[in-house]
Amino acid sequence: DTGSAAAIPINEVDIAYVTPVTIGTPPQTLMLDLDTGSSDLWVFSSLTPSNQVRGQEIYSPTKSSTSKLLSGHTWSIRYGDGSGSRGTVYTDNFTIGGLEVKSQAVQAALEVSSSFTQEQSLDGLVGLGFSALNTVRPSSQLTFFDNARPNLDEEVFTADLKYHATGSYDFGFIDSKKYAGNITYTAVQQSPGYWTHSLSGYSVGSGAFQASQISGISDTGTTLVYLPTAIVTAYYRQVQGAQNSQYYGGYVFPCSSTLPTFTFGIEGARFTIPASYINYTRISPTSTTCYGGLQSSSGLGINIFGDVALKAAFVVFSGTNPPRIGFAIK
Ligand SMILES: O=C(NC1CCCCC1)N[C@H]1[C@H](O)[C@@H](N2CCCCC2)[C@@H]2OC[C@H]1O2
Repeated sequence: DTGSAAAIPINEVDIAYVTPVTIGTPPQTLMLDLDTGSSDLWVFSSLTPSNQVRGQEIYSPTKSSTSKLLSGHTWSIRYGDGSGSRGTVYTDNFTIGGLEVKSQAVQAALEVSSSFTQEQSLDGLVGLGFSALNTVRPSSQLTFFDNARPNLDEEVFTADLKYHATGSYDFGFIDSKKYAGNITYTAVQQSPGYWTHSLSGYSVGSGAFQASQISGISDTGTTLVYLPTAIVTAYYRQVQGAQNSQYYGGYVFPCSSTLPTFTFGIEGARFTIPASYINYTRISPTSTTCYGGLQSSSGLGINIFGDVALKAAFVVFSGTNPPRIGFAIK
């Protein structure tokens, strides 16, 4: 089997991407954020208090003839940005881009944090991290990818995220029309459950490539790129008027500044993030101060290769044994 579905930016700065999925019988369509940085599949539901729902589509298990309560099971998750949700669990038929998993664990929210309530175009998440991270108790549940894997033509899914445009997620095949040249693969350390791998180094603008093993996670659910302070300061040293603002919680600069590109290495291959991707957003609609798409990871305890980096490449998440991750130019 294979599947292919759109990855649609939810706002004009690509803060997150959503993908249409169907749940239950008859199918209920929700727009979910496919997140390789977590492993819970949760949705706004008929059980979510109405004062926490603001325009989201909801999953109503009672309206699905194929839903089953996973009795006695609960879940609760906290993300790195402080957002979170919790609830109960059903199993139901779940489809992404024509690929169906029967009896997928669908975690129905009983409570969501305010940042989810405020994102009216995001109806929940599909965790595509390793199932070891799943928070359902007393028995943890498998991700959509782990459930689909035995039926996939190839044990892979790919992410083709785009800058200010709709991209795609494919399951079970690698579409050679979506990239150029070769795919460069590198080893994944799947413990504790993220797609953890290393960069082989970086360069700023036309500067020399700095070879250095930088371990981090490729996370489609994180908007920006978070790297060690030494690398980030080297980058913003090239930006007129840039400063690390306590007030805004990161590097800001005059929107009119010229930014350099940022190149990262995967083994021997090189991927360049255009300056426009790093000129992420104005700090407020009328401000002339802009917030960077490259920020420091100090304080996170982990480096994160988020959407700003991933949208510069075609990325293959390979569930083979051992798992690996591949990057190609597009
Ligand atoms: O918390 C992180 N990443 C952290 C960012 C700070 C540095 C550490 C990692 N990712 C979350 C993201 O923010 C959420 N958000 C929802 C609203 C639209 C924007 C996305 C979404 O839900 C879970 C996941 O994706």
